[in-house]
Amino acid sequence: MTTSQLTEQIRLKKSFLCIGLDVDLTKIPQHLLKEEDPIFAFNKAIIDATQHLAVAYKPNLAFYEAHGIKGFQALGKTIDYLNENYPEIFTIADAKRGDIGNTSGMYAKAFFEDLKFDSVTVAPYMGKDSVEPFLAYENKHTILLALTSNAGAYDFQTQQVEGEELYKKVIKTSKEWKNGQNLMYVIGATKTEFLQEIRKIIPESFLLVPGVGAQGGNLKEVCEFGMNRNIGLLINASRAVIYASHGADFAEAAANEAEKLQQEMASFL
Ligand SMILES: O=c1ccn([C@@H]2O[C@H](COP(=O)(O)O)[C@@H](O)[C@H]2O)c(=O)[nH]1
Repeated sequence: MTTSQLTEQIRLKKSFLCIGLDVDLTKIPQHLLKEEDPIFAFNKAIIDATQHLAVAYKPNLAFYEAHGIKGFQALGKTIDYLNENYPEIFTIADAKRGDIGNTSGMYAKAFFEDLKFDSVTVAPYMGKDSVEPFLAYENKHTILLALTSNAGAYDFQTQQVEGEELYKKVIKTSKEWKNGQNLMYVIGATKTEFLQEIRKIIPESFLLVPGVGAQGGNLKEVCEFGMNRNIGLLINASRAVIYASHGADFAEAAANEAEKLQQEMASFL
């Protein structure tokens, strides 16, 4: 999917909501545990109930890898279900990968060719040759961790390196890499005070902004300081949406939470 197709969807749905599919078997309604594939059954119900309110879904790989082969099968079924039934929806593999070039090439092949995700999150720490294999894919997007939502972001990302914060160096350096137009950046919703500075460096790039809901990030401030002329934002909420209810009404409750976020987003468009 191209970024202009993504912006088109955002304008159509009046939403830049990304729903995180972080499935925890201890939190899903207990009746689903009787299903042959409880993770996929949960995801399918959440997707069907919320697809008109969201433009993206983001399964975090940890929640699937934790279940070995069964988890990986559930992930495969989830991405196939999205691609077959809702091809207009942008998909993000939140995998935070990155390794020496030939290994990154295999990660890129796995997420873009085999699983057919539109994008994957990648850590910048190993530098240019670890990221370029992802960037080589046309109309696929590499979402680089820049300034993350967690408290540990201050341990390294905001530290000064040669006169500027490390996260700024990551953004400035990476945008010059070959196929840098395929980059998006992760900026935590808990770090809105940095957004104006970030927009000066990358006015046009899409930002994936996790941290709204359970982590207390501020949606209004993200919109005020992070939005650009093409919207340029995907705001993620995982637990706040998918675990709105632990009962039989879980999908309906998720849709209600998603609608609240969508309505707030619509007010900024
Ligand atoms: O900086 C980051 C990068 C990734 N995440 C991931 O996003 C979701 C957030 O889940 P919530 O339940 O909405 O808090 C989760 O998959 C994280 O691993 C992040 O939170 N911050």
